[in-house]
Amino acid sequence: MASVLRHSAKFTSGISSSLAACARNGTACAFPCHAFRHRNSSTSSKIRVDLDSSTGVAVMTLQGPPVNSMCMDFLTDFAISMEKLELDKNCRGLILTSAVPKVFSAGLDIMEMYGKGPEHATVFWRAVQEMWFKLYSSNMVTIAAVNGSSPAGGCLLALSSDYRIMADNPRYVIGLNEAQVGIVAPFWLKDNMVQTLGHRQTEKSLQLAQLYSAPDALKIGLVDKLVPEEKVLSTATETMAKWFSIPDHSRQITKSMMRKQTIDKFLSNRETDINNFANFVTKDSIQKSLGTYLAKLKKKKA
Ligand SMILES: CCCCCCCCC/C=C/C(=O)SCCNC(=O)CCNC(=O)[C@H](O)C(C)(C)COP(=O)(O)OP(=O)(O)OC[C@H]1O[C@@H](n2cnc3c(N)ncnc32)[C@H](O)[C@@H]1OP(=O)(O)O
Repeated sequence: MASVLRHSAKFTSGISSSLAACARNGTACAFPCHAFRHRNSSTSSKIRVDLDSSTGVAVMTLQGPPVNSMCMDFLTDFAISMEKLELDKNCRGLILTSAVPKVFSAGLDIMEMYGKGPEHATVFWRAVQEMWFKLYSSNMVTIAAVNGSSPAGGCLLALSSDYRIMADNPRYVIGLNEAQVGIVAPFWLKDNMVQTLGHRQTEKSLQLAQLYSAPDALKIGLVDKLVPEEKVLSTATETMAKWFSIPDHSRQITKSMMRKQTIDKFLSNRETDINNFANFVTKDSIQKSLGTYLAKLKKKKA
């Protein structure tokens, strides 16, 4: 873990107190306050964070080509960035987006699950859990600006956010296709999806490992809005202003009330989930499935 921490984002936030009123606990801020714009940026190998402390909005840009897959470095950078933003009183909202063309995130880095022992699986799964937990339980308003395909763990990022805006491109897909990869979505991710889509739709989507085109994702409620690709980020910013019009304290308490049951269940079963994952993913049969899936991904190119 220590070696991973060395890659952590350097995030600085020297914000003048006069702007603090516009931020986390303030409701008086006329958004946006362009005249006093203060920006703080942090960049790590996989993630860039830009916080505009005059508006209270941070943009987290995933920048790990070729497909923003979630390797250990990505997960660690993500968790550290979330922690810093959560503690920053100038930050009220977070927009997640991608700098990689056509891909929001390809989900978990399959190489982190292939050919590795139980010890690695344990550390990796704890980091995956932590990423979901930090985003799902965030006090900030979280908006996913999905500007590319978003299978599996990529869909997890979107599902854990408060609102999802996707580029209106039928070639972009989103969904939980874990079963296709030969693995199984964990219970907390399934619960997260049930809350968004309902039980029946989730059951079909998970069993069939369905990836939905952007228009189909809108139809079933997997995303909230489709806009032309060049407007994804600006729409996310406009949407943020609407969410900011609600007092933070009442919105946060409401959010935590809505998510409490899922979070409590996760927290009481966290270690069991890690053990299950480590046992499951290191089985010969699962390794064989992952190997076949990886080979198919590579073959696509040949
Ligand atoms: C209790 C039990 C609990 C069990 C455990 C439960 C876990 C559940 C939670 C989540 C699980 C997951 O996320 S599992 C991950 C599932 N992810 C996926 O199935 C996505 C697979 N990828 C894709 O579909 C596509 O790559 C896509 C994202 C659309 C982009 O397509 P493109 O044509 O632009 O790019 P490609 O040519 O396909 O890919 C570029 C390169 O990236 C590689 N690549 C692509 N996706 C990758 C990935 N996820 N991990 C590693 N490498 C990947 C390809 O092999 C290529 O490598 P080179 O050929 O070497 O260049």
